[in-house]
Amino acid sequence: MQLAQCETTSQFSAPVIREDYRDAMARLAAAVNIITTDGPSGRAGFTATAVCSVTDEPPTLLVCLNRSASAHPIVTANGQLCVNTLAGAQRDLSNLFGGKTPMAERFAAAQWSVGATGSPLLDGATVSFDCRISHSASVGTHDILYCEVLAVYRRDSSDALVYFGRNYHGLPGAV
Ligand SMILES: NC(=O)C1=CN([C@@H]2O[C@H](COP(=O)(O)OP(=O)(O)OC[C@H]3O[C@@H](n4cnc5c(N)ncnc54)[C@H](O)[C@@H]3O)[C@@H](O)[C@H]2O)C=CC1
Ligand SMILES: Cc1cc2nc3c(=O)[nH]c(=O)nc-3n(C[C@H](O)[C@H](O)[C@H](O)COP(=O)(O)O)c2cc1C
Repeated sequence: MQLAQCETTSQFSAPVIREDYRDAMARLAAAVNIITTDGPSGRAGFTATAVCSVTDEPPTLLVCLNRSASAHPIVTANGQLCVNTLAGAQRDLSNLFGGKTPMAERFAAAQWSVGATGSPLLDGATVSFDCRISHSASVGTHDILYCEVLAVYRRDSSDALVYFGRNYHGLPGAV
């Protein structure tokens, strides 16, 4: 029973194994983002749901990036990135940037412009946050990248893409 598992977990009588943690995390609805970078170390991009607002003064968000991802050395060496939040019609891009596809093929599938930092801005994203990485911390397999937001680009009329229960869902309507 799922309820019984919850009670056991709350009593700390058994460690939470990776599979149970992932199953639980799959119950959190999340925005889907394509994180891009460009600079002296090259261009790269990957899909991320682990993105969160930290503070509005200075405007700062965080991105959790697996150190084994091919984008990791490029993002961290460039020291800048853009968080492009996907619209409902962009779910194919999420799979492309979340798989093992070569970088050139990922970027060829969409239209881009250039943001303040030089990072690629995704055409049609609901919002793009152009950032410089102010500092980072390592936890387990991931680096937490704290990113100061230098510029924002909003498209208020677009709908949203939500990842929930290991599936994509469209969230309609302008805000
Ligand atoms: N934070 C991350 O690094 C995330 C990585 N992914 C990657 O995409 C694949 C497909 O994901 P799902 O279809 O959601 O199935 P899944 O069962 O592998 O993951 C379920 C949930 O667990 C969390 N998660 C998965 N892998 C994680 C990781 N290495 N570190 C921290 N949290 C993690 C995420 O919230 C994810 O939505 C995953 O296996 C993983 O490789 C997906 C979501 C978040
Ligand atoms: C829906 C979804 C969400 C993801 N979220 C994250 C994330 O928040 N952080 C992360 O490091 N990887 C995340 N990933 C996995 C990366 O996108 C993936 O590791 C990367 O694109 C693969 O990189 P590589 O094949 O170039 O090494 C996610 C994948 C998907 C499909």
